[in-house]
Amino acid sequence: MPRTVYAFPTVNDVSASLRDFVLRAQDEALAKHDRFTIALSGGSLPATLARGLLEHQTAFQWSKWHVFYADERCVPLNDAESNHRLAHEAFLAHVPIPAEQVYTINPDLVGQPEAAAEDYQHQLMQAFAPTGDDVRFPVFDLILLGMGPDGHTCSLFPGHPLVNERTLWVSSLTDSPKPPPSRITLTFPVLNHAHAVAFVTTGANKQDMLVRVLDQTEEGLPAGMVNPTAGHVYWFLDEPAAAKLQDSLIDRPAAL
Ligand SMILES: O=C1O[C@H](COP(=O)(O)O)[C@@H](O)[C@H](O)[C@H]1O
Repeated sequence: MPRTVYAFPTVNDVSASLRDFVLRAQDEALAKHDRFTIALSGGSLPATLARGLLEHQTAFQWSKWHVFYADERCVPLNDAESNHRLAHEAFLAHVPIPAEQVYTINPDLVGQPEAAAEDYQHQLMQAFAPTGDDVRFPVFDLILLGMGPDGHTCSLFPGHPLVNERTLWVSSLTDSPKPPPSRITLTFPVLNHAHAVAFVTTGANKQDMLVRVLDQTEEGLPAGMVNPTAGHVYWFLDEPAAAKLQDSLIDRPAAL
């Protein structure tokens, strides 16, 4: 699996490079199939992404974007814990992506996580296999992920049975170690069928886990289990996050 690790002095530099990277991913996708499918995480990602995107909004073909969530908390869409609310406030509200191309958790099902996951999988199927094509797993143009200090990504937590899901596109859990407990999440087969996955990881509290994940000797760390079979994994780090990594692990951003 090809992997590229970039480390930038500050979060602002991460935002600027991420913007160029997303623009390139958008252009490559539009050259292939006239739409850009992207999945977003919550946590710190939307703010880091928005800072770059909103500065150069006109470069993007927003009408072609189809935005999904890599994971979502089972809460109302306007709840402070909602990943959609974070992304909406950070940048979706400020760009002209057609509302029907932003795929949210069904707000009527937030009290029933399993049904919410099933419904979200159905939304994905309609977007990726609209004519009932035999699509085993969707192929996202780009999935943007975060990583928690415990090595979780999406809502896939170390030691949780969901890390072993091999069939479903979207799963639910009601025992997330990080609140809120009820969530839905894309599964590893979906992450690992993506054309490109980029982790955006900033802050000194991620240093130790980054060493463990990027070293690739330890099994069972969800962030380290993202290995797209025909895709590429990128890491966008700031210096505080990258501080304990060996220099040899870090690639030159000029390659972007
Ligand atoms: O709970 C979650 O946490 C992860 C990591 O968040 P971060 O704030 O440490 O970047 C996030 O990627 C995920 O979407 C979210 O639900």
